[in-house]
Amino acid sequence: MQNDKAEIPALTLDDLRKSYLLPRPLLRKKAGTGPGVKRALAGVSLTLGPGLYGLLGPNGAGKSTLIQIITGGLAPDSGEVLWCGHPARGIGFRRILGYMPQQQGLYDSYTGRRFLAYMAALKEIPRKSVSEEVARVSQAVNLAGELDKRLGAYSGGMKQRLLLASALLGNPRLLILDEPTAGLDPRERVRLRTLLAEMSADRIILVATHVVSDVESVASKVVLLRAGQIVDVAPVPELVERYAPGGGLEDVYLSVFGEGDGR
Ligand SMILES: Nc1ncnc2c1ncn2[C@@H]1O[C@H](COP(=O)(O)OP(=O)(O)OP(=O)(O)O)[C@@H](O)[C@H]1O
Repeated sequence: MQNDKAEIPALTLDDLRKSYLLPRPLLRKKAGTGPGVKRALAGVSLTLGPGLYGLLGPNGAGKSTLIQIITGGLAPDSGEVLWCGHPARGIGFRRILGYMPQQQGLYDSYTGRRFLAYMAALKEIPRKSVSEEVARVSQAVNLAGELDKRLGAYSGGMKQRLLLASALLGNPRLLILDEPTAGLDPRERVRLRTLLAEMSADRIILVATHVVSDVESVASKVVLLRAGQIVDVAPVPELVERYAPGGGLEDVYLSVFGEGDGR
């Protein structure tokens, strides 16, 4: 796989399936169907080009499972993830990928600067570029003045911004963010939305969220996921026209998912 910045980003999900075995062996029957098996993804196929995509779905819809499979933390039972037509694996893909997980334990004794330098080393960013890169990403998330504080003294919102800065290291072509605005105040949310919209011109950004307003005004398209299957993928105005004429994305969400969860 090449890390060729001139190559047009393309992420393909080809019929991804994943079931979890529940810890009750006697109840297990046929894979994916028995009462001891939880089917989390039931054949997800999708191709994305440059742009910002919202991944919306209620609790249990399969968003985290899908993200973990794309980012390589979990293997699918079947199906494949492709980057520009090649299997999305190995160091080549790690350089292309920036991932901000939902939760992450941070070392309280580290400073923000040390944490970012450590993450830069894990991403194999050349040592001579690290301090410039740390300055660039911390500036982008408005954390440049806080880098020498210890993480134990960071607020929840600052930790969230630090994780985002870490995902931006190396200027990745594919950025995957799981609930990125959790803990951010309204001003920081708007700032993050603007930043993501600016960055989406030449890369793929996938934002999994419950917060409809995070993606409503900035997403090129929204992916609606329910019970491990894609219900629809379309720009917000099209979804509104189909599911909630005269309304907004929140009305689409309620119309498609109702009040229940996604299981
Ligand atoms: N390790 C696991 N073992 C068993 N079942 C699991 C496991 N992880 C997820 N599941 C189940 O798989 C389904 C999809 O879960 P997943 O976490 O991917 O959904 P989600 O859309 O991310 O939900 P949320 O919005 O609550 O984070 C759910 O029914 C969940 O209970």
